[in-house]
Amino acid sequence: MNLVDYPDRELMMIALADQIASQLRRALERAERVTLCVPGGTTPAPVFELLSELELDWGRVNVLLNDERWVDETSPRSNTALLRRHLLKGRAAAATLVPLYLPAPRPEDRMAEISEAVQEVLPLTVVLLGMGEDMHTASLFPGADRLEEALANDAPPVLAMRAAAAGEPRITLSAPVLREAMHCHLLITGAQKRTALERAGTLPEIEAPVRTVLSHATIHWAP
Ligand SMILES: O=C(O)[C@H](O)[C@@H](O)[C@H](O)[C@H](O)COP(=O)(O)O
Repeated sequence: MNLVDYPDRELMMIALADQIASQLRRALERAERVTLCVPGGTTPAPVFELLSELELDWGRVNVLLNDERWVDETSPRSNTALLRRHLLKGRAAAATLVPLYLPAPRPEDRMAEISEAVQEVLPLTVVLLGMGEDMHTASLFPGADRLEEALANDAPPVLAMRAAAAGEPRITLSAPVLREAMHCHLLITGAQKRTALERAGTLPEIEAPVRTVLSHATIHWAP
């Protein structure tokens, strides 16, 4: 595992935002557009805040989530709303959001449109991922209804996903899309997630889905 330990969270967030920005800048020297893919959840807001102020040709950057809860933006559970609050502002307001949620009762109702839009911005240039203590990443939850399909090499890029631990239905990028990113970062904090990460290294992907990116990712950890 390529694991970087930081003495504290603040330092980690600064180092990570700098790395992501320089990877995007380098990719923009060779490509007209690049894609940054980011998690929701409670951990990444400080990285988003820092990134939103960094110098970058944001007008050529597509931004999409790793996964979204099937709720509209007025919900406190909306990852899209989190992105709008913390990332898509300041300099980064010029970036283009590729939505993973469109109004409809179920993710399946809008899957064709969402998948088509996601396909257009692949491969991911930089993916930042989070991890739950149950070793899920994106919405690849242990025990989720379509986990096996989402982990397969021939998985569709985007899938609807339901799991007891997930709350509402989810929509998620699949494992091959995450693994094929040019640069992959996994951001984790605290002792419990560190223990879960170490455990994930010993388990099959179906029990510890985060394992699917462990050999590709730079893992950033702070207490
Ligand atoms: O929508 C989500 O919940 C995320 O994209 C998810 O995969 C997240 O990264 C982990 O659950 C960690 O979440 P925390 O940072 O809140 O622990």
